Parts: sequence; structure tokens; C-alpha cells
Amino acid sequence: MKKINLVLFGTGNVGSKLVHQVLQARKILQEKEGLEINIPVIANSTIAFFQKENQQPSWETDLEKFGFPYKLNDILEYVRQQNYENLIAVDATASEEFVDHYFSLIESGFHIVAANKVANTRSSQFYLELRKKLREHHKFFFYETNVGAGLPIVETLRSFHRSNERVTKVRGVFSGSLSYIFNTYCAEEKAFSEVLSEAGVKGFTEPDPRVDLSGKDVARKLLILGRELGLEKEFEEITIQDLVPPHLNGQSTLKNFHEKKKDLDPIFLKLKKELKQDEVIRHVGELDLQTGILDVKLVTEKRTSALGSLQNADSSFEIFTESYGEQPLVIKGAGAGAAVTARGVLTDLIKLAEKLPS
Ligand SMILES: NC(=O)c1ccc[n+]([C@@H]2O[C@H](COP(=O)([O-])OP(=O)(O)OC[C@H]3O[C@@H](n4cnc5c(N)ncnc54)[C@H](OP(=O)(O)O)[C@@H]3O)[C@@H](O)[C@H]2O)c1
Ligand SMILES: N[C@@H](CCO)C(=O)O
Repeated sequence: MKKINLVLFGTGNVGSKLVHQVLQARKILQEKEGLEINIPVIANSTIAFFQKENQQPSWETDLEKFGFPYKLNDILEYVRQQNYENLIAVDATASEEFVDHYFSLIESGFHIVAANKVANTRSSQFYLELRKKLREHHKFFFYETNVGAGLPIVETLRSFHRSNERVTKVRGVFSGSLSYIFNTYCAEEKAFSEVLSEAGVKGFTEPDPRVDLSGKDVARKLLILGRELGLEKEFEEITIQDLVPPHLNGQSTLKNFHEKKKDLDPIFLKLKKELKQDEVIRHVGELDLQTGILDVKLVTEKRTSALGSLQNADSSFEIFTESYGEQPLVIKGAGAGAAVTARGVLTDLIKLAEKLPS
């Protein structure tokens, strides 16, 4: 039986769902894949819980009851003492700072699976250094859920690139939360702030929803795909329409944003009133490989068009390539949500495990 040992960082929407899915799938993975997945350490931003045997269904209570404040070195020392094989760090945080730990983790023998997009959207220099470090230590880095949650977007583009298929453009609704927000807002008589709150409760938005509204999350996804296709770009080169008014932006606190988010209502009501009867608002990203332009913006679409008729938190990626010609390959489905994302992380873990020794 092949064993992998996970250290899970982040126990929010995605991280907690992942533990449940691993526990549920454990027996079948052992039987059908010959794979045992253990999670000896679970950590959030402040506390960690170390479990010597297999994780139990009571892990949430255990984390709360027996978890204690930790430093990364405590975890590195612990896994070294336990001599765990096939170690994988799962980054289910949205943390900018956590990514600084990737180098120590790799040096300490970890592979990495990340839902967090930050490592792939820092400077090109960081991006290349990380890959150099991975190569030097013979470690893998999987991050399919960085774009389109559980949808196979990164893998599809990487396969095109490897087979020398020229991708000319990727366009679509890249954000599950903004899809939900504009699909709902344009279809129902609710205040924008109310729909925004709903998207948060459903686990579609980033921990700070301004990361979605500012266009930053979609811009990150464009950059990740662009880099996958060999485009050398920096985040600052992306054209982004920021939907957060200056008085609620990153200079003010998240608490202040939540207290004042009703200030968004008149702004979006004005946009809605300007629509013709057969029109809706959609939030789109466009990655043009021919011009090198990466663009994030709001557009008006016909209600009946492919993007105009999207439902729920669906994302839609239109991938234009040389062989597909005028008719793009379209990948569409839930673009956010804990269950689909955790399943995407679990799929990454299984694919990574295939590359590891028994
Ligand atoms: N939700 C989705 O649909 C979706 C889809 C695709 C990708 N993603 C990505 O998945 C990641 C997690 O999203 P989420 O919705 O699960 O967020 P979330 O519910 O806010 O959970 C984030 C978790 O990360 C923990 N955390 C923050 N900083 C940390 C640190 N330095 N070390 C260890 N843990 C830390 C938080 O701990 P505390 O509770 O202690 O703060 C929390 O448990 C994000 O990067 C997001 O972009 C999400
Ligand atoms: N906040 C992100 C989660 C998926 O990356 C979105 O809405 O698309």
C-alpha cells in the first residue's frame, strides 16, 4: 500500500471539506487505488493539531480542544521525528505570507498542493525560483484548483502547450463568486450588498471579498494561465476594472468594508438601470496571447448569449486555439464552492501520489 502524509494548512471552506472527503474516500482509495492518505497535522492560522494515528471524524473538535499555538518549525521538527514518508503540504489558505514557507517546506521534504493562488502570481523571479527549488529537491507542485476550482483548466492548457498547440485566447467568466453575484443580481430584485453577502455565506468569495470585487482574483487566474502558456508577465501589467470604491478598498479594514458594503448598492443599481431588457452584466477575464493583453472587466451581454445565460456560480472558459479555429473549446461548470474545490485538491493529491514511491 502506498502512503501519503498530508500536513493541511487552512481549515476553512476548502480545507475542512477536504478532510471530510479524504475520510469518506479513505477505504475506497485503499481498495481501488492502493493508496492510504493520512493527515497527521492540521493547522489554521493560529493553532495546529498533531495526530500520530489516522485522522478521526472528530478532527474539528480535536483541533479546537487539543490544538495549540505553533510555529512552522514545530511542524517540520515533528514530521522529521515521525519519519513520515511521501509528505505533502496542502495550502488551503488564502494567505500572502504563508507562501514564504514554501521554500522551507520543500527543503524539509514536502511536495506541495495548493488551492492558494499567491505562489503563482508573485513576481516572475519568485515563480522561477520556486520551480528551481522544486527541481533541485525533486519535489512536485500541483495547483489545478487555482483556476476554475474543480474544473480541469490548468491541465488542459498545459497539455495544449506541451503538444505545441498554439493557444491564442482564453476568455470567459473566471470567477465563481462574481458569476453568482451578477447572475443573481441581474435576475432578482435584491440589493447588491445582499447578494454579495449570500456569495460569502455559500463559500464562493475569497475570505476578503474585495479580492474578488477588485478584480484581483480573476487577474491572478489570468496570470497563472498566461504563465502556464509561457507568457512572461507581471501582475502589475494586467488591466483591471476595480469594483471597490476607494473608501472601501484595501486601505480600510475588512470590518469597515462589511459595515459599509451597502454603499455599493447605488453604484450597481445605476448599472442595472442602464441595461436594456434583454441584457445582463457579466464579469469577464480575457487573456490574449497574441497581443499579450490581460484584461479584467464588467461587460454587458445579451441574456441569451453563452455568458449571459450562465447560472449559479458557474464559470465558463472559452479556449481558442489553432486547431479549434473559430469554435473555441468551452469548459463550463461550478467555478467556486468548497465541495468542488476540495475534490479538485483531492484529485491533485491522487495524481501526485501516482508519481511517488510505495
Ligand atoms: N472557496 C472556493 O470556492 C475556492 C475555489 C478555488 C480556490 N480557492 C482557494 O482556496 C483557498 C482557501 O479558500 P477558503 O474559501 O477555504 O478560505 P477560508 O474559508 O477563509 O479558509 C482559509 C483558512 O486558511 C487559514 N489560514 C490563513 N492564514 C494561514 C496561515 N498563515 N497558516 C495556516 N492557515 C492559515 C485560516 O485560518 P483562520 O481561520 O485561523 O484564519 C482558514 O482556516 C484560497 O486561497 C482560495 O482562493 C477557494
Ligand atoms: N473566489 C474565487 C474562488 C475560486 O478561486 C472565485 O470566486 O472564483
